[in-house]
Amino acid sequence: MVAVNDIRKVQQRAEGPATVLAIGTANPPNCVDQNTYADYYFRVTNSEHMIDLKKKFQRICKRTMIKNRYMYLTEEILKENPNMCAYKAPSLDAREDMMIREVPKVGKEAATKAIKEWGQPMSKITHLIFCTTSGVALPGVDYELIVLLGLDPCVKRYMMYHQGCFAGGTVLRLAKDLAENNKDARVLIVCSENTAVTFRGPSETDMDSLVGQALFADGAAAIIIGSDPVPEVEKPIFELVSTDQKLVPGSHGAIGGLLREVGLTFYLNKSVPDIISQNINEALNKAFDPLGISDYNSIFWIAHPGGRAILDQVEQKVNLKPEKMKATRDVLSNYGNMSSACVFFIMDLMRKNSLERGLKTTGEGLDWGVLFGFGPGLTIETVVLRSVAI
Ligand SMILES: CC(=O)CC(=O)SCCNC(=O)CCNC(=O)[C@H](O)C(C)(C)COP(=O)(O)OP(=O)(O)OC[C@H]1O[C@@H](n2cnc3c(N)ncnc32)[C@H](O)[C@@H]1OP(=O)(O)O
Repeated sequence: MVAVNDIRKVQQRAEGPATVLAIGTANPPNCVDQNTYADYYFRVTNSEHMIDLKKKFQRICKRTMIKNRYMYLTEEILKENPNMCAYKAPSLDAREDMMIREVPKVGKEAATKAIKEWGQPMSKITHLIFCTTSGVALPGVDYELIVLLGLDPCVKRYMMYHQGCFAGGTVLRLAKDLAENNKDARVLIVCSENTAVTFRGPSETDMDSLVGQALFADGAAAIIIGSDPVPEVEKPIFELVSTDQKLVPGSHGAIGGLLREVGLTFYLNKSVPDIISQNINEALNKAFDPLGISDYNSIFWIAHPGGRAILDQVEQKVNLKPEKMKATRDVLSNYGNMSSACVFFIMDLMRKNSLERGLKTTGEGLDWGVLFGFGPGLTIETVVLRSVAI
């Protein structure tokens, strides 16, 4: 008689670690210039009379070190939806109608690029993880993506709504568990974020919202994860070595939000960069002690760029050399904070730069690396990566 354990080991479990097999990214076409964004934002929200607040917003925009962001919302769309330009006016129906359409659309663009790079037939995708802060519906934007791409109806779906900015780490953690425990699984992850849920006019009494208006942006990333890559056919990019998630003690109230008739309202405490940096060494030690690594300049870095101050303080706390955060800062500068999608834009940039610079691995020539997600909770997601020889 066949033992259950044999079925698990021989028929059900994969041999090797979960591996990133392809990456694709996409943004809506509308690019906004951070230099002139304050003028645009105060004009389009009919707030030009708030002269001091506009000056403050200009200072914040400048300090973000963001150059460009992409946003589905154009001046035309906003003019047709004046309640979205007020500080708080009922507008959830209009916002949701846009996002249910746009979130899977940009997600499809990213997924199509990832599937093309992967080079395998779509019928080999066994699982779909879709992650977004917006576009809540039944059966869900994951269902919409299945229809748009023409994926097999037997694909097993995992829909992650309202996770926030740490979720780039969460989806990798889930995909690793799925890929390593289901032989031949090929997991398509799509993170698609859209600021139509949080855009609103300024208020003198809500600085958290004002900071968010200077940081958040739209973008989608798609990744394909699987264990035991088919030799000569599938080309590994990074291996997922270990994952961890932690709720930072005492951080309740630092980042959070509520979905209201006025859209997603949120709070961002000024202490966020402090809290994250004070907890970063513990997360690193827990992840890298088992590997005997204690020099965090000897690994490559992918950190969710929640804001410039978070990166500055982490860099300072770990004594990182400035080049460690270069890919992370480049993505912040060229795209803004795209929530869960950001870490995959960084991963994509890193492997492309490594190839272009003739380095020996996908991780800037180094073997081991870390990927951090930071977000509401405060939650820290830590993923240990191993690069692949180029
Ligand atoms: C949504 C998710 O799920 C997860 C996320 O990623 S959430 C986003 C997480 N990001 C953050 O929390 C932002 C972190 N902060 C930053 O990156 C920086 O503070 C910043 C770019 C916003 C500003 O840069 P800075 O170096 O602090 O500039 P600084 O000159 O001190 O501040 C500019 C102004 O913004 C104000 N300010 C800065 N951070 C603020 C905050 N969190 N709340 C309210 N006001 C803030 C300052 O008081 C200052 O006002 P004045 O000019 O009137 O004095």
